[in-house]
Amino acid sequence: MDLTAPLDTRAFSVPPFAEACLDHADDTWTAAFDHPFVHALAEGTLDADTFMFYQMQDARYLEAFADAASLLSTQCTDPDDTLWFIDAARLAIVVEGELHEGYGDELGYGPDDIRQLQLTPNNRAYQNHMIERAQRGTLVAGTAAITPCPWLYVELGQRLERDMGAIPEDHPYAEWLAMYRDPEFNEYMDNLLERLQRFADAADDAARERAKTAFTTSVRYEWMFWDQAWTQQEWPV
Ligand SMILES: Cc1ncc(CO)c(N)n1
Repeated sequence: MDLTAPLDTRAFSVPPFAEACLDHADDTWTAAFDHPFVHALAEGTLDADTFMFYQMQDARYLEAFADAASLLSTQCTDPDDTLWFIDAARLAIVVEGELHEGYGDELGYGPDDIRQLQLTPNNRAYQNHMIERAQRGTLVAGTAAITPCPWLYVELGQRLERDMGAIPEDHPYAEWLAMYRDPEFNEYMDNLLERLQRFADAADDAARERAKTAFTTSVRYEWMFWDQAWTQQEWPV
């Protein structure tokens, strides 16, 4: 399984500024598909404790993603954009919450455990980065900071589909794999990347540069998110 190989064709369009963000992230983008956590998850060899660690941290991560999308909704001047970000915030909580609910029952954690969870250093840093960019950055920088989250996972879902084919019925993480190859995300990606382009067009060069940096930083944090689960990261002191 060579998950670093790009897809031949994508099921959503990638406008020039999104392409420029990818170029900026470069090797980091590639590395994020190739973490040992991803391979173990795909092969079904990932142990349940590690998966649970990931899922619980991720539930809290997605709440922060929703916060960042909500903050961005308040910066939009076009009501269609405002609505889209509000929906994105809603989707992060509702749709992915369902995934967590299913695995929570299976693995033995509930909403109280999520609430009381101590965030890992990497998770906390990623959340802070998204919120900070959404709050203090330009619209294009805030949008760029939240883009790797859906993009990397949708693209990973499609690369896994290419390399694995149909999901075996007895695969321990079948639901997770099914979620991110769902074609409904393609429309979401079209909508997100079109907005990223429009906000980039309305910004100046310096703001566009900062947005690319915000994008790459989030890609780094995506790699680090796999890693915090893989190593069950703790605070050193
Ligand atoms: C850390 C992380 N990135 C991206 C996604 C995709 O929604 C997710 N659930 N978690």
